[in-house]
Amino acid sequence: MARTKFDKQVDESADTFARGLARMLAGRDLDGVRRTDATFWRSGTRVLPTVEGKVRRRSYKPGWRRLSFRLTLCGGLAESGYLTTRDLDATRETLRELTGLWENREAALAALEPAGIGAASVLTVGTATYMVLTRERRELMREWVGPLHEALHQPLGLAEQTDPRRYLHIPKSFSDDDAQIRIDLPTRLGFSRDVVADLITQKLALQGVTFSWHPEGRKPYVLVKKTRKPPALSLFKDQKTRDLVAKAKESAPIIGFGAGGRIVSVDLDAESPHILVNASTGGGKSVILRCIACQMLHNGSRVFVLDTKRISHPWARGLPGVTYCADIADIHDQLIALGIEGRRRTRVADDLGIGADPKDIGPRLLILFEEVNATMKQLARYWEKTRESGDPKVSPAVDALNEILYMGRQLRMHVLLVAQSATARALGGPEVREQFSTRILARYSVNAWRMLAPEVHPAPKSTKHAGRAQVVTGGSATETQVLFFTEAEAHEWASTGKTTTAEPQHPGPPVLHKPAPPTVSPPPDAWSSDAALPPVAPDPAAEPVTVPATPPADPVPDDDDQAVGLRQAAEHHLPGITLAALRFARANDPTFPTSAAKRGTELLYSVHDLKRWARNRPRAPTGTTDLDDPRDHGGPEI
Ligand SMILES: Nc1ncnc2c1ncn2[C@@H]1O[C@H](COP(=O)(O)OP(=O)(O)OP(=O)(O)O)[C@@H](O)[C@H]1O
Repeated sequence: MARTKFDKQVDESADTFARGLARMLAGRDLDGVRRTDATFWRSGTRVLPTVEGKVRRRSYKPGWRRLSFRLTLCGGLAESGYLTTRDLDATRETLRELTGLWENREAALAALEPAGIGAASVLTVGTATYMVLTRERRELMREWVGPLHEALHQPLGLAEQTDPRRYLHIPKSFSDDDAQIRIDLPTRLGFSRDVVADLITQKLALQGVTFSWHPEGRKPYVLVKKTRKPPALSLFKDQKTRDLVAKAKESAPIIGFGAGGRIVSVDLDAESPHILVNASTGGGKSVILRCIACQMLHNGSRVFVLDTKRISHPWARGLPGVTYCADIADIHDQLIALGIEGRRRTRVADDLGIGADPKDIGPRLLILFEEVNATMKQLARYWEKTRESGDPKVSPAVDALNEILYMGRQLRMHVLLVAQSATARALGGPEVREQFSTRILARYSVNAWRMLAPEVHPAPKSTKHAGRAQVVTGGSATETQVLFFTEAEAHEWASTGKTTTAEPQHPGPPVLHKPAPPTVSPPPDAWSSDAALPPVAPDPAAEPVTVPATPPADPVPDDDDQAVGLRQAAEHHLPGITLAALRFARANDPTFPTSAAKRGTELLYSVHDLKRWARNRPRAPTGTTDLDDPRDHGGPEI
């Protein structure tokens, strides 16, 4: 008997149904397309070569897992259907309620509104938390895993749609010393090991790694491990290290040690007169500065610490050869004085001519400029507050800093600038950043690297290893374990050796808020590396410098040039500091000013020196320059 059209349709439907059921039970894609090499028992690692378009994550799952999911889903649906038919009254009631809600939809919506707002808030908070928690993983995928997959899938003979996470097992902290990267390889092994190894090294910006290949078995793979790495810790207290530090040149202090214990240092005379240190908080900025500054002090340099945070370098306070400025007015004055000194040195260098001993210019000066982002803002605000009509808009202190940065290495003036984020804006322009041919980066983001070391591409992955930094100079980056001096070691090392005899008792900037008497530059031969920095005063021959008036530290106008006893200072000039505190400081604080005169047995001190000392103390900010003085804004708002 001939088969009717209907019979054929029934046969086809039965056939389709049977095939669909078989695929469902086998845990395969229901459309029958095999997309990955997953089997019933094993999850897939790659997309099959003929497949086109996006491959969903479920296609990599082993068949048994997909089957269990499908059975659970069907079971759930069947259960709900059964309950609905069994309890017809309840179903009818639910439908009636829904109809009622529809008829009074305005009221229902009003009632639901608070719940909706609550749900939206929970969703927003949840999304934000999720974004924060997965930030590192997303960055890993975007910056490292994705690009490596793009480079590697072809040489390995994998389809482009293959999910990189299936075969690239890269931990979040893959640049750590003990990290291990595993890459699953195709079973056919028809690829060049050299090409694959080269691509992995380049795309992950790895240094000093070795590859161990495991081609055997069903799951071949390669392991990548770091074998040539800097020491895990490098401490000054180790005798060998101490000996190396003692041998280092004044112009090339040791920064740390690289792979194989190689010394990493930067020659300030030959390579880079200024250094930029960029790290997020806790990244070791203070340790780097301490390391460089104490070595230079040991070799006779003078150091100016410009530290609005006040407590970044307690080891340096009171040391001979160190000028510690914590108050913004003093930082401002000091920068201007250093700018003037730079110009003086330029003239001296000019007079000395070619072939002169660079030491004749004067002792090496190192300026530690802490937290540039905050300090630059404070300098600008301070200038805004103090400048008078006719003064230039840009702070002369910022101008002086730029001037120093542009001066040549021959002048022996070096800036060690610290930033949490050394954006061009924070430094006063991209060209200013270019003056730092050496940049030390630690705990940096990919963006920070792109901004500060674009010549080294791709950026090596930052590590959280304490004291680990990348020293970038001359177009290459060297992974370095920064040499660690404790505060006490730095203090001890800085105060021994060829320490400068420079004005230990008067480490502050010159008094610039009044026109200083012109001084004549000393003859060039007056300088030696042991000589102190001269009192810097505006040179009549130099271009005029606009010097702001430092606002009085207390409301009562008084004569800062007079010499007073401690009791009078406590009662009339230093509000908030008791006589006992002053006596204690005189006995214990090495930065306390020296007496200027004597009245009977009583020692007298310059009010200016006392005020300056009070402003720059680590904690009690008596007399500190207040950039938000409420008097300027018509009093505080209550
Ligand atoms: N080279 C190093 N060797 C060993 N430990 C280090 C090293 N550098 C930094 N550390 C550790 O990291 C800590 C933080 O370092 P440091 O105070 O220099 O960071 P920072 O960037 O100045 O922090 P902040 O921004 O909070 O001032 C140190 O107390 C020390 O424990």
